[in-house]
Amino acid sequence: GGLSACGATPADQAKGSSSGAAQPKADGTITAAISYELGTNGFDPMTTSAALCLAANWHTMEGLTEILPTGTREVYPAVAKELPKKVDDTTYEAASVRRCPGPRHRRPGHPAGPRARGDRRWLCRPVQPLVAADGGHPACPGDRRPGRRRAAPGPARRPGCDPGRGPGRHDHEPQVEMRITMDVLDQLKGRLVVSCQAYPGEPMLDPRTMTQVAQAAVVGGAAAIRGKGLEDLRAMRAVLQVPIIGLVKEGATGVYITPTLASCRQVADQGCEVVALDGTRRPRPDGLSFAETVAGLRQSHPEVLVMSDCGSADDALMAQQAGADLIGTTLVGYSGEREKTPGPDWEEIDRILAVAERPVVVEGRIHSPADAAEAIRRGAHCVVVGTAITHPSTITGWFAQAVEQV
Ligand SMILES: CC(=O)N[C@H](C=O)[C@@H](O)[C@H](O)[C@H](O)COP(=O)(O)O
Repeated sequence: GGLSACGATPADQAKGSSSGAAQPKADGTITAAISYELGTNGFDPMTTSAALCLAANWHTMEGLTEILPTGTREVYPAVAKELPKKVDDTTYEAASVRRCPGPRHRRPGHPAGPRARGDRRWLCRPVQPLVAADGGHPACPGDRRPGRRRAAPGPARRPGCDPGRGPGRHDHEPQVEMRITMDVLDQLKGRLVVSCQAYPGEPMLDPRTMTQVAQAAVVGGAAAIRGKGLEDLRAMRAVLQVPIIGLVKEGATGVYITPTLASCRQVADQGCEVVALDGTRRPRPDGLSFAETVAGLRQSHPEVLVMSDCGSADDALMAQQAGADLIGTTLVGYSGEREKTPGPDWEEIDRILAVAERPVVVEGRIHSPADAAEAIRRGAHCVVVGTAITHPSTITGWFAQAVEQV
């Protein structure tokens, strides 16, 4: 299962619930925090045997570290890969079982060539110290929230602590921060990805609009967004915390999804975690093969994952041989090898699932929640839905036609 942290997601908030799990950020980072109220019901340095303090100390963050219950009572990494490292007085960094092994995102001795099944590419970015990054600061015992009775005389305000910094912030400021890394493939596993694209001449073709659509999809539970066009990707990257599968379209026939090495690099430059490109066996406009394109992208952007948009099982075999990280069924029915079925082409999707040694992204004409669930049931790593969620003109057409046929 994926990593998560306690707390309400925007979707939970919309539902009026507060028991959800926080989504990881695009870089796979979850910030978890322990905070407590000042005052009679909360933390008192004189009573560190209080249940809250013990829970915080013993189970640092939901079992990342634990203490041997008997004997030496040593602290040991439980879920964590190793004991948390101290970053500063209020921040500790912990890694989950899978961890980015180094700045080149490769394990030592990791071969650069095609990878075997299960051979994982690591994707993580340097983690920002969150307390410092947002200008926040650790709890100041002298603070109080507006409208609340001040706690009994306690320690004085820390020097430099500004009392006017946002209502309710100070006495719930995190005391300890943990940062947990997780790779993008894990974030996508068993989840929905929403494709947010508008096409030339359409009213919604606007980076701001598409970004808002993407944000709405994330609120609804999308684990990642698939976006098209450099401007859209830039706008989305600026606000989205979830991974982005990026592409450009050059034309609308033949090889048009991120068709050249140059366009792959441009997409990667926008900060997308995944670059989606045509993964068919057709000749490409820049004369490079799919394998050469992947190799070129690896050289310039070793940190991005490659999603091959395939049209058939034969494409999938070629793409994984060439080192694609993800196999997409995106172009089934569009590349000339298969008829375009009204819904998903389960026959070819099953063939792709059977031959694929890499995670398969089922995408293309998934028009209902039942279809999306079926894709996962059949073995998809994740499922991408575009039109049925983000293309109002088409959806309206479905309804209008149904109504008018009565
Ligand atoms: C064939 C092609 O160019 N597919 C594109 C790929 O990015 C998009 O136009 C699709 O909307 C996307 O694949 C999602 O599929 P659907 O909209 O059917 O859910």
